[in-house]
Amino acid sequence: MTAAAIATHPRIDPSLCGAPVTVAPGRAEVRLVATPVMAADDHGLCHGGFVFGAADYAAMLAVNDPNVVLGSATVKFLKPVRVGEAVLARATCSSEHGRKRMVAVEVVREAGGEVVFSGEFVCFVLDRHVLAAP
Ligand SMILES: CC(C)(COP(=O)(O)OP(=O)(O)OC[C@H]1O[C@@H](n2cnc3c(N)ncnc32)[C@H](O)[C@@H]1OP(=O)(O)O)[C@@H](O)C(=O)NCCC(=O)NCCSC(=O)Cc1ccccc1
Repeated sequence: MTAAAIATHPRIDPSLCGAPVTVAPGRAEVRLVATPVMAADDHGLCHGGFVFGAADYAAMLAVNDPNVVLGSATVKFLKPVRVGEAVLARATCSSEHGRKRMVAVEVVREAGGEVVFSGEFVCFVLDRHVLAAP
């Protein structure tokens, strides 16, 4: 289903962070199903960290480098996500300065397309893995 080989996050758990739908140069889409383990309360509100995780994963896939890391993010949680819903995180690289990659991410409900989250992710492409010995 994806158009480009995935070069990052080989051990990520798609049941927690979402599964890639599309990976193409400079953009990616990840689909997350909000499952009961993600519930924050008895109302079935999905914890925002999981929505953020899917958005982060989409941003990383848009950069798609084995040495990419997230530096910072500015995000808005615009609407609640309920357990049982599926959402799509769509990431697009907007600009590049040295090691920095700015990535815009929108998360929408799969049913209806309502925007539930938006964010700007600042990613860094390092010369070697962040955990590699200096
Ligand atoms: C690399 C960096 C983010 C920054 O490097 P440094 O040497 O400290 O930075 P440097 O001094 O070169 O400044 C350059 C420019 O950048 C600015 N600036 C500085 N910091 C930040 C910032 N945080 N955010 C935004 N901007 C920042 C600074 O002001 C300067 O701006 P200027 O150009 O003057 O306008 C470092 O802090 C780090 O490694 N953090 C941990 C990352 C991590 O663990 N992430 C989570 C886990 S990774 C994961 O999940 C993915 C994965 C999966 C699988 C496998 C692998 C990965």
